[in-house]
Amino acid sequence: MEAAVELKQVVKQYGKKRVLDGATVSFQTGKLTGLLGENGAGKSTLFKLVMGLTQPTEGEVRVFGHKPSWKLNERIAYLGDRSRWYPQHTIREALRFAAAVFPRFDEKRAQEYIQLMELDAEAKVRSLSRGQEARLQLSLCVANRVDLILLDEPFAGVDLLSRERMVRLLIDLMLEKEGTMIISTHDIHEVEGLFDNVVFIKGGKCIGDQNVEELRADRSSIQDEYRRLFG
Ligand SMILES: Nc1ncnc2c1ncn2[C@@H]1O[C@H](COP(=O)(O)OP(=O)(O)OP(=O)(O)O)[C@@H](O)[C@H]1O
Repeated sequence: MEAAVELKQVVKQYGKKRVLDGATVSFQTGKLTGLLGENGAGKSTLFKLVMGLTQPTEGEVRVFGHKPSWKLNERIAYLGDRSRWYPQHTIREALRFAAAVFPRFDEKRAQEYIQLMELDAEAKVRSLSRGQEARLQLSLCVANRVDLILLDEPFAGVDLLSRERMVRLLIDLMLEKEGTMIISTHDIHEVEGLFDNVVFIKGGKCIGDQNVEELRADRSSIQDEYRRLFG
């Protein structure tokens, strides 16, 4: 099957700094892949390359076989920097707004996710705690009927119970359909059971794509691998 995302010998340089240095990797279609690496390893940069928000200095990025573009982004939902998109709105209004702006946004589904996340639809977005806001952003992102979902650190700054709720939503989502998802996170422990595959970024290179079941069959775990690579 065609890879959802492919990087071939990608170099990404900011000034003199080479963040990615010949990264070659593919992310499989229909799988949930964890993208792991230390602070500043280049995870967000990789997402931005996939979205076409920044260009590779060298090498090739392909998304479903095509060069990243605005047109292609209709097939992708991306949770990036957690900016406050709809501060003056209630959650219900934010959902309506998203439905008007994003062609593949499913408002009914989003309402279900809001309930599942135990959020009050009448609450103002401005008044939400960090964890509640993270739950809202995740609900909004995954309510898009798209082929590829990119979540850049969706659990950052979120408490344990909120994280568990978010993981539950992601598990339901993956059981429901064969979507492709890439999640970067430092909270490996909570999401260990969620990933089909893992890709590690180290020294500007991608290491992986490793199958999590195979890791387990070798009596290893994502955390063990992480320690082995970065420890
Ligand atoms: N627009 C930019 N201009 C200059 N340097 C940048 C830019 N964007 C990112 N960087 C640098 O590139 C490196 C990789 O950043 P990136 O945000 O991709 O890492 P990350 O793996 O997502 O890190 P974290 O886990 O801390 O979020 C960092 O050193 C960062 O300072």
